[in-house]
Amino acid sequence: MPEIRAIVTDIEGTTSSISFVKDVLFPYARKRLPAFVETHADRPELQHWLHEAAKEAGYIEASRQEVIELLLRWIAEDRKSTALKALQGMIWQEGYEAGDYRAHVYPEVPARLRAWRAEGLRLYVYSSGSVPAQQLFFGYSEAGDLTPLFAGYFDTETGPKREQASYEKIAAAIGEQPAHILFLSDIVEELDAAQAAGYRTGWLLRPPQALPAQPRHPAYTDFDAVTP
Ligand SMILES: CSCCC(=O)C(=O)COP(=O)(O)O
Ligand SMILES: [Mg+2]
Repeated sequence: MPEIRAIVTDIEGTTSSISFVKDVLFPYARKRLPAFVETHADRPELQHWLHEAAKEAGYIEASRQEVIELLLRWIAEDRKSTALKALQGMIWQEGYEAGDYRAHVYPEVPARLRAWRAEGLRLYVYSSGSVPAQQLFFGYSEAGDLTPLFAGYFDTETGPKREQASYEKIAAAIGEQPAHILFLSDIVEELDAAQAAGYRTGWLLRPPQALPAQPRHPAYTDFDAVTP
């Protein structure tokens, strides 16, 4: 078995609870999005992502209010839109900086990440959340600033998480053969795509989920059980 030299991890459901994202972050963005768009309408970055969202929806011409309503629908649907994720990240920044919340990480995760770093493994994040949102997430985690542990971050600007090509691009970007990379996720379709690209895979099934008798990927209840 080729040695593992790098680990790429998902966030929601893997390092951190689904509940924190769905019950804290998403409602925060939903509540503040209309006022945020109005208040920051002159920011070029905001204008860019509003335009990208409208384009993704196939709108030829749309008012600001129509795009706001579109984005609120997408939050409710948990749509993994790159534009929505970029805008959510901009809103979440205010919440992190105001101390309204800190990002959840499962209790064993920080020490296990540190142990893997001490063993010489390079650590990366691949999440549907935008790269700035990922950096905020680990920068303002319940366990403090975990960003020094990570060598890089990838989001859906690299490609969708259920497509093999995205994992091929990440392997090329980090300069490692896929066989030497372990991808950790809670979503089996993401693991299938990483495996098709030649990665080793680890399926996080956090309690109360049960480990299947014959899982499609090596399955673990937590990071301490993962043996790269
Ligand atoms: C980066 S924090 C917010 C996470 C998020 O918006 C999301 O959709 C989570 O997706 P993941 O790919 O980490 O399961
Ligand atoms: Mg996930």
